Amino acid sequence: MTVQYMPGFGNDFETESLPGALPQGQNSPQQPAYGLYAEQLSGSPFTAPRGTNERSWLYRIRPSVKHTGRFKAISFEEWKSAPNVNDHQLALGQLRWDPTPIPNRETDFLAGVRTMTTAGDVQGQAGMAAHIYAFNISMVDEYFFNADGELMLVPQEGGVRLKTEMGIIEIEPGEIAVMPRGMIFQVELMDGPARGYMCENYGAKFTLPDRGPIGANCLANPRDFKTPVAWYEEKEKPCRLFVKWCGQFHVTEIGHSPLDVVAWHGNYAPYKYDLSTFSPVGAILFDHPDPSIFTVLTAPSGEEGTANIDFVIFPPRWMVAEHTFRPPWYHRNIMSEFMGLIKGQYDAKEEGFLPGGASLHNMMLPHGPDAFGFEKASHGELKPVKLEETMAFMFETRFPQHLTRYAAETDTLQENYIDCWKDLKKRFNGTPEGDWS
Ligand SMILES: O=C(O)Cc1cc(O)ccc1O
Ligand SMILES: [Fe+2]
Repeated sequence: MTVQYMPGFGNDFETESLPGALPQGQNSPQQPAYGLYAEQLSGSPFTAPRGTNERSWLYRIRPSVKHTGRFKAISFEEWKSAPNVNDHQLALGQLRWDPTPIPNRETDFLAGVRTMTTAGDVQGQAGMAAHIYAFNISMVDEYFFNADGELMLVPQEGGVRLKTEMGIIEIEPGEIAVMPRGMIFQVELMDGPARGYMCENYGAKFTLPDRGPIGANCLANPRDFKTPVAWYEEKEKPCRLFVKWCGQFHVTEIGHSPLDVVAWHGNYAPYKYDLSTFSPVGAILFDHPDPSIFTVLTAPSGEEGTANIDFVIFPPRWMVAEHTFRPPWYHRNIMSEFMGLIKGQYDAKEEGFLPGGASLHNMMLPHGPDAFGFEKASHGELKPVKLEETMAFMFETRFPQHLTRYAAETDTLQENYIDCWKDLKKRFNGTPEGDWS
């Protein structure tokens, strides 16, 4: 199966998988071609300003009302939604986890989602959840949509194929995909078990950050975002559609596949992005800038510069700053920082932060380089150095992130994470030179 994409971020796309299936000149003909039903999918209120107005027109074998029957409540134990506070006994702290193991039992994507943190409130459409997924079988006759927010998948191990209403997306580690709120999809494995991270955004959609004085280029460029061409399956057999709605899961039995969109047009659609196409801009003389320079996508809140979520990456790059402590500084942050590692090493934590692992530095909790990293960077020769073969990321939110019971009690939680700062010694000795020995 070769998948095809259309380039551009938030474009008004049009695509058809049968010739003439897409009406021209109008949205809702009396009798659409091929006997298709016309249906609008709204991703914003009808009256949202043009810049944020999102909707697509879908031409499908059956209207979506035929893809739902009576719903039955079900549960996916480890997939939690905000508010989910006081769910555990663990005291406040800087936290880090080893990689989540791939399950031994047969587990599909939906069963393989483990929520690590939740923030904000799903009912108020603000905040997010940070999840880790790990699964070993494909969804076959099972489909899913999330009414609670868009889902950003960040694979760490194993590729995944996302069969959606609007086309097929394949992503490998190093790429990400975003499934809009309400999009019906199914997750297949491509090459063995899969593990990755997932950000569930309850708030306004991810968009490209403004570049300010950087100008019209660099960071994430719009043309590197890819939206799939129309694709459909005509499958007449018992299928199940799972729905997440206000934190609860429901299932409905249907007699066919809901992935039956033959043609569509509009600007509300899933997309993928290859993180290696991000063009980082950084310090070319001295000092370590704020990590916001590496924002790939931002989900705004109502308050300017105060994101519901920033998706930030730490990609391969040259370090050239002179007379500078080059890794991240020690800091405390009003935003809360959930981090993951896709591959390699992270410059603030050379040991203990592993690909597939995670860390959480919550609102106002101090953190920064471990003692080893500090020692190395405060004494290293400051010649140009390339950080290679690395890709870390951060889901940073204005809201405090509440730990789930799973995250607090799982075996992968590192008991001794804070010991990474234990050997930071006092260097103040009353002389201007300090004790840099
Ligand atoms: O804490 C972290 O490792 C993430 C981070 C990186 C950086 O370069 C500056 C600030 C920051 O929070
Ligand atoms: Fe930080």
